[in-house]
Amino acid sequence: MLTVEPTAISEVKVVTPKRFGDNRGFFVETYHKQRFVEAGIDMEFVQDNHSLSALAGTVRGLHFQSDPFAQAKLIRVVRGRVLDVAVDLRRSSPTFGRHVAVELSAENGRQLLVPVGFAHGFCTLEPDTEIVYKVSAYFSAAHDHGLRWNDPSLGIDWPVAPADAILSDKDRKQPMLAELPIYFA
Ligand SMILES: Cc1cn([C@H]2C[C@H](O)[C@@H](COP(=O)(O)OP(=O)(O)O[C@H]3O[C@@H](C)C(=O)[C@@H](O)[C@H]3O)O2)c(=O)[nH]c1=O
Repeated sequence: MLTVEPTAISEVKVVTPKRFGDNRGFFVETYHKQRFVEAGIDMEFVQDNHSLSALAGTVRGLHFQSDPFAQAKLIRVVRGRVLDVAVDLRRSSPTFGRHVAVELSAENGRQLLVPVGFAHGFCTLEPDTEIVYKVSAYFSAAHDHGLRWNDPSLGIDWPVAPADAILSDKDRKQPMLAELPIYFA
């Protein structure tokens, strides 16, 4: 009923629940706790978020929350397309500073599981793109942090040039990886 594929960073997974198509369209169980647990995805999600980005080339991120509000995220697209990115911030990880980038779309129905210890962000590839995601800890402004989306040391091949990206004021000024304190051992 769902497939789970590891990515280049094995803890980051692509989850694709089965769609049942018929003459009306499709039906899909986008989250089923028992099936996710059986597939090794065992976290409690406590908040659902939904964002709309009006223009293609909108970049949100890279964001993460620190303990005790660190969040795992399960992200999917319900309209449009994004390049979704997770950056490993776990200092003792062999993949610290490395990232995974996956295209998620309303059409492909893929979900990205981003564990605790990663920064997350995305770039919209179409106008009016909406993403919906579950998080495993409540939002806390005091624990909300960012990393500069186009820090050259991350080597992310974003599908938009820096001069054309649509960003929040906050995300324009996020720190570089080298400036971040250790949030995740
Ligand atoms: C994320 C979040 C924001 N807010 C508020 C704060 C602010 O006034 C407004 C917009 O917040 P932001 O600019 O941080 O929204 P946005 O840039 O969409 O933030 C999101 O980006 C992606 C990449 C993520 O991974 C998410 O976890 C989250 O950080 O919404 C909440 O009330 N609850 C929440 O959970």
